[in-house]
Amino acid sequence: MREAFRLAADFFKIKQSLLLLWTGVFAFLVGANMRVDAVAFAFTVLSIFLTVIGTTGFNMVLDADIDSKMFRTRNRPIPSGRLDKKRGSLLSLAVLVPGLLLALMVNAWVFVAGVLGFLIDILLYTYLLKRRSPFSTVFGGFAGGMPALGGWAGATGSPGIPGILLLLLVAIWSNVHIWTLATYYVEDYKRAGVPMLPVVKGERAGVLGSLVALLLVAAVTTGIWAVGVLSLVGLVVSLAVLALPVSYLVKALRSGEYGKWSYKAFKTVNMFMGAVFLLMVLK
Ligand code: HEM
Ligand SMILES: CC(C)=CCC/C(C)=C/CC/C(C)=C/COP(=O)(O)OP(=O)(O)O
Repeated sequence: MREAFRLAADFFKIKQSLLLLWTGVFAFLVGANMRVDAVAFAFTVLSIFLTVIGTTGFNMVLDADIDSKMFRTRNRPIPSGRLDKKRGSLLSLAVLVPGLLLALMVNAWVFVAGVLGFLIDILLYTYLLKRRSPFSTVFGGFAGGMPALGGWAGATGSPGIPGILLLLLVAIWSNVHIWTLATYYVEDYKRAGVPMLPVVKGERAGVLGSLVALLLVAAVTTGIWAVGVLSLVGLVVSLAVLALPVSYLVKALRSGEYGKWSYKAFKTVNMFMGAVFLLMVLK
């Protein structure tokens, strides 16, 4: 039984999926302005969880060949032989379809967010761009923003300006998230032939790209404060948290130790994502 759970946690990338869910949960709570319709909340949260893990499962099936070439990913369920592609696809379908049906029961926008999340992640990012473009994550990031849009729409009935800003926040943040990680794992990505930014343009470009994206994240965070979704205290704390990865990336540029400081930035950038949504709810 434990092995089955371990297998599912690995196959569904549980740490990533839980932070994606976190953005959806808190986007709903902020949109509901704490007047939460329990059924809509439950259905929206369950829908986001199921569509996110279902989408992740299909990404795992499609990426099995490159996952077997990277040290970071070669022990994953399919490349390690713990799960075959057919069962992986069926398992992913078995959670994705109920997730989308649940979304439809909340409202059409939650359903649209789920479908767009799946299509952008699987078709645009995984199938079309990841193996071809150093800017794949600029587009793939919008898949990552769909849980936040879906959560907001689950509570309010439509995307709205704040919902779009939350989508943008996560979409832009995704580039820092992956470019810092890909700078750290640049040799691994080279081995698998995945043209991430630092592979194609060098580690320094990976750090510079991450810095530019971080500054855009700060700008969108300020926009979220301007539309009244984040308090001034929340904005100040969010920007203070962002200052940490910025300082790490500046250290990377000064020292030339791109991998070491990029990994530190990666870890703190993940913390920022969790913190900023929590701060919105605390408003
Ligand atoms: C284009 C979009 C994205 C790409 C390409 C991407 C890629 C990755 C990769 C390669 C890892 C390392 C996985 C491993 O080696 O186990 C990772 C981990 C993770 N991702 Fe993403 N991700 C994206 C979007 C997101 C989004 C939107 C979120 C949450 C809102 C997120 C949350 C996480 C978390 C929490 C982890 C685990 C971090 C850790 O191990 O400390 N990711 N992601
Ligand atoms: C609402 C909904 C369905 C949203 C979908 C959200 C979602 C699953 C976003 C993940 C973002 C993404 C493209 C990850 C792929 O990473 P990767 O394959 O490059 O990472 P890896 O190298 O670790 O496999």
